[in-house]
Amino acid sequence: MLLDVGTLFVAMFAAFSIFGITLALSRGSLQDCPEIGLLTWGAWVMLLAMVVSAARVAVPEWIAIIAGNSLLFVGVHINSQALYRFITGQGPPRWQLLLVAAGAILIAVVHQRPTAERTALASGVLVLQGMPMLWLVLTRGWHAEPALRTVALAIGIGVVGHVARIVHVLLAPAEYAAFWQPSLGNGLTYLAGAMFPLGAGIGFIVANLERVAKQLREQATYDSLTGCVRRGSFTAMLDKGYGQARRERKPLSLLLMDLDHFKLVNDTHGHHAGDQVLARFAQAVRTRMRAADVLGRMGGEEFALMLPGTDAAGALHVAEELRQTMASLDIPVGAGVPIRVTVSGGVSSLAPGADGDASALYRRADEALYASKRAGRNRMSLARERDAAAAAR
Ligand SMILES: Nc1nc2c(ncn2[C@@H]2O[C@H](COP(=O)(O)OP(=O)(O)OP(=O)(O)O)[C@@H](O)[C@H]2O)c(=O)[nH]1
Repeated sequence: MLLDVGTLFVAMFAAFSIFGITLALSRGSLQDCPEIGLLTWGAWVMLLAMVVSAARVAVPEWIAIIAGNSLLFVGVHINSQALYRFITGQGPPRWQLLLVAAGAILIAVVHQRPTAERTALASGVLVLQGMPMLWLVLTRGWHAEPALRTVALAIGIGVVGHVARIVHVLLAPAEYAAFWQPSLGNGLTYLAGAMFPLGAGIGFIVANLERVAKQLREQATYDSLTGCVRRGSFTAMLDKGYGQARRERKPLSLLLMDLDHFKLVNDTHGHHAGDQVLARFAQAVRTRMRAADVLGRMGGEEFALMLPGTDAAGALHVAEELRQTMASLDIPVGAGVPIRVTVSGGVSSLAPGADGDASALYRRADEALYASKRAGRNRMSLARERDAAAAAR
């Protein structure tokens, strides 16, 4: 069976046109994805390459040959730019641009040679362009965004198609005597070309959307200043942790912490210094945390630390260590003398087999925190006598 080159060329043109129009329509709303902008340009240049190549019926053939192939190399290079920027944050190595220039010059040099030779040369350049892209996705993109795998698949099909075309050109040059001639190699490469927007194009767009969705999830979950879990997510995690601890009859503790006289830090050293203190505090707490512990920022300068598997005595011990760490921590703020900020806290615990719910646990920790504040700050208190008794035991 021979695939009809003319029909596949029209299919490829139609696929790139619809793809390019879709990308152009969504340009305005996808401004957070600059690589999709590059992909759009890549699609338009590829389309132009097809138009120029097909224009050989109307314009001198040498123009169609040189301009069509050169534009094709440039289009692939723009797609490569998009892929490299998305995966590595930087453009492709400089030699890839030299490859585009060398390919265009070579095509110009051989434009009067038989079509078979030009076909092999063009496919060779495209293989050299496609291989690094394929390698990049396989080595660095595969586990990043799963949709990049269809990008690898589409590029892989393209590379295999062009390699097959080169081999076939060498074996049967008579089948490549004219641009539109049906042949195994031409059929395979135009089929791969028609599938390119489907596999590589859509795969790349979905990978961009996957990344944006992940960033939005992270923004919704984590506080950007301190890296702590936001209040809403923390409350949900506490509910979950509490339910699990009750079911498994394991202890769980909650430590609420509030920086002392924090307003004074802002008023004396400025809001930026206050921000630095908050970030430094969160960092200090994190160095003391276990893997299962969760640190949340409940608002302003109030933080909550959930300690699964830790009883009241253990939690009070952690709290006291954190208090001491803060009391002796010099925090550089601007060019001035480093400052020290103390912290007060309240601990409440779920003893194995005890009743109640997560909001009661929170309320008791909050009461203990305000007991610490009332007692003069820079101290940690256990909630209610019942917890204190448990800790003593
Ligand atoms: N720099 C900075 N300040 C914040 C942020 N969120 C809240 N604040 C400030 O934190 C201060 C909290 O002040 P207060 O609630 O009076 O508490 P405090 O001064 O620490 O006093 P005590 O808690 O009683 O020791 C306010 O001035 C808020 O504007 C933030 O993200 N960055």
